[in-house]
Amino acid sequence: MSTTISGFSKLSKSEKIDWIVSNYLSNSNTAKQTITQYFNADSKLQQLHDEFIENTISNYYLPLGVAPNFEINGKTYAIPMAIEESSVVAAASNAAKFWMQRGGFKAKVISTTKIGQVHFMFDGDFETLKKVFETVKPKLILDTKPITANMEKRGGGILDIELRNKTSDLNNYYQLHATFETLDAMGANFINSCLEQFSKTFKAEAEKHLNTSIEIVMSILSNYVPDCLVRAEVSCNVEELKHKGIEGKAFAEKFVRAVNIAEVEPHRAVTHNKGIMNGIDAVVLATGNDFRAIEAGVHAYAIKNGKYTSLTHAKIEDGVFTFWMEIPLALGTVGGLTGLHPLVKIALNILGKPSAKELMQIVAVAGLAQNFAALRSLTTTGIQEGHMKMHLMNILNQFNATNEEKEVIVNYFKTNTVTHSAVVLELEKLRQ
Ligand SMILES: CC(C)(COP(=O)([O-])OP(=O)([O-])OC[C@H]1O[C@@H](n2cnc3c(N)ncnc32)[C@H](O)[C@@H]1OP(=O)([O-])[O-])[C@@H](O)C(=O)NCCC(=O)NCCSC(=O)C[C@@](C)(O)CC(=O)[O-]
Ligand SMILES: NC(=O)C1=CN([C@@H]2O[C@H](COP(=O)(O)OP(=O)(O)OC[C@H]3O[C@@H](n4cnc5c(N)ncnc54)[C@H](O)[C@@H]3O)[C@@H](O)[C@H]2O)C=CC1
Repeated sequence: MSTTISGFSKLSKSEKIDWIVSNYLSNSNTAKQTITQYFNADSKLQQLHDEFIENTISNYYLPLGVAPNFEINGKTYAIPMAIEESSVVAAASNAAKFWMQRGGFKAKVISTTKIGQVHFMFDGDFETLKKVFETVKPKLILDTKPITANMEKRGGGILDIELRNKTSDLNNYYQLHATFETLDAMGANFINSCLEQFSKTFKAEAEKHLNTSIEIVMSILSNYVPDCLVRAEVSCNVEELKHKGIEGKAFAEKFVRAVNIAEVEPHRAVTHNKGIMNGIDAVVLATGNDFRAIEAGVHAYAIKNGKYTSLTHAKIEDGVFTFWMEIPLALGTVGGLTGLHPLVKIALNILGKPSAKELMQIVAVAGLAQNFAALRSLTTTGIQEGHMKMHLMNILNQFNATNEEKEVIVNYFKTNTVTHSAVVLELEKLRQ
């Protein structure tokens, strides 16, 4: 049997499955059954999912949960979250409920500018290139009109194009650095189409004026969007933070110290920010957005001053505790998968069909809430108590516990600490 193949993409779905099962899964019938049992009974719906990507062999389920009670700018939301990790939805719900009783979350979109670049090489005089760029710039805009016309009608489009001299970083390297307003679309395809037109027009026109060649290396949007920024915040008097017997002032002071540590210590900051992304990614996925784009942009923002740091900040001033975050989020509520995936449409409907700006605020709040819940656990009970309580069901399922066994063991761990070994021990005792 060969484990390489030419023309795999041309095989039918069932041929692809057969090939994978026989070459990589020991021709196991059980493996084939597992792959096929995830097919949807509705063949049209299955075909829709098959066609989202290439070489599809099955569907990969993630649970879609909902975190209710989010009060954001005075409006109540139930936030849909698609995620595999236990305790994330519980933590978001917990923080939402906590802040609902303390004035809710405030969120504000600061800016919505997206970026794209044409990267090119030119071996010649910069001042001459600059003059040529200024001459050619109106034609760059004009030639993209067929692409931008509809976006302009909606109030968006190209904001500006700059020529950037990057030769101090790399010999002969220049950029057309363009900014865009893409409204309710994330904008990747729109921006890339504009950039590819810029590169064609620029190469042709510049070479005509310069009498020498320029090499277009590539044209692509940037996922670093520091001017597509949203702020989320909570605040209350420190006394109001009193919760489950823990005194407000002491809690607030320890919480601020935990944030300060993440601000100065990159090892902690990465985990701290991972906790924020627990909330952000889950909503980004549920709403059909590109979580790789969001992850890349957010982490780049976390190191914008040269040292990786916390995305959230906290302070106590005049007896008022404030916890906030500003992050870049290029999100869409049209385009991509948003209008195609039936569960994404449901998720957006649950959120009341938000605009991209409203979604930016919701997603930022989900991240802030998640970080609040994690830090509250970390600085009070420790993370394992709550997390393992939620993870208990996964351990039980790993050992194929029956419903009766689950009931007994869940009951036992209401008053005992959950660890993997303690659960296994209780299960063994029960099965003796
Ligand atoms: C786990 C909790 C919420 C328990 O918290 P608790 O205080 O034991 O919860 P409770 O039983 O008192 O219930 C209060 C509310 O919490 C929510 N809640 C409570 N249980 C559930 C549940 N089963 N399903 C859904 N929602 C739940 C729910 O809103 C509930 O209200 P109710 O619905 O009853 O009106 C808390 O301990 C917590 O927030 N822990 C943090 C968990 C967390 O951050 N998990 C992420 C995974 S760990 C990680 O990846 C990130 C990390 C930690 O490394 C980041 C970092 O280091 O910064
Ligand atoms: N580096 C990256 O992040 C890359 C991402 N992508 C993918 O591109 C997709 C997103 O691209 P888009 O251009 O956003 O999607 P898209 O190509 O589906 O276009 C969305 C279109 O919707 C139309 N539209 C209708 N109503 C609108 C409104 N109110 N506001 C704005 N536009 C409106 C516009 O014509 C817009 O161009 C995602 O699937 C992403 O994964 C693609 C290439 C690179």
